[in-house]
Amino acid sequence: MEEFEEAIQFLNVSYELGSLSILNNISGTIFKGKITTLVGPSGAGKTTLLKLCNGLISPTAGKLHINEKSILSFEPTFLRKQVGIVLQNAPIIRGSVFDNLNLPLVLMKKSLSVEDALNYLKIVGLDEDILSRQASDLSGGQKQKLAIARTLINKSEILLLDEITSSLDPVSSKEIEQLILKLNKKYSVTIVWITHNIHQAKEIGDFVWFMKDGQLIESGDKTILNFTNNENIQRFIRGEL
Ligand SMILES: Nc1ncnc2c1ncn2[C@@H]1O[C@H](COP(=O)(O)OP(=O)(O)OP(=O)(O)O)[C@@H](O)[C@H]1O
Repeated sequence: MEEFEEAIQFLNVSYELGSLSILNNISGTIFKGKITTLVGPSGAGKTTLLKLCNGLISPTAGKLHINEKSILSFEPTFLRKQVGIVLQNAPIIRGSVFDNLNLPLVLMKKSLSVEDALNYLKIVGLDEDILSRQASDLSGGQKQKLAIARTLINKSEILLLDEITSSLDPVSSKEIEQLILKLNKKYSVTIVWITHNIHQAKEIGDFVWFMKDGQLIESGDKTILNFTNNENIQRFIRGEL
């Protein structure tokens, strides 16, 4: 296989909560500048895996490296900037679109210029004239774009996206897919995203990780979804898992 740089490396990573084993001995590499799609049945541990990558939770065993350095060596606020996360229903604060974009900077006692705010709206494909609108009035797709824009303000090298299209209509969903591709190609953002939509997993991105019962069952080029001999993946694709 072609050689790629490592963005995230899992070395025998497990995550247990009390007596519950949620992730079990995960080893694998997420490559820099690539899009990796996490797929697998509900409860497989996909969200837990993403949360480990920006320090929201920590492995109970094994080692996790970001840019070839132990995740433990990162200062937590720096890590969260470097590795941004957008969840399914991104939290939108009360106030305008500008207030929402400005949030990461307010937390650092700084402020975003209107010019920069408009630029971020443009990057994610939102109209300039929504800047002063109440964020709560936006559509689901617009809210997801806003949440992505807010993460970009931190200039995250790595973006973790958890089922961000699952509650969207097909048109908004397509727009978000295009945005994911654009952020990857134009700004070289490494993207790890979770989707339940098998067509998206086959179409978008470079690599696929298939997870089940807290284990990484198979990983590789996304074409494994078309040519796998793994019975679990075949069943998942047929909608039986
Ligand atoms: N804080 C928690 N307390 C108890 N159980 C948890 C907790 N977090 C996760 N789990 C359990 O761990 C397992 C994996 O959860 P996770 O959300 O990572 O799976 P997932 O693959 O993302 O699922 P889905 O596709 O349904 O979002 C599930 O069985 C879940 O119930």
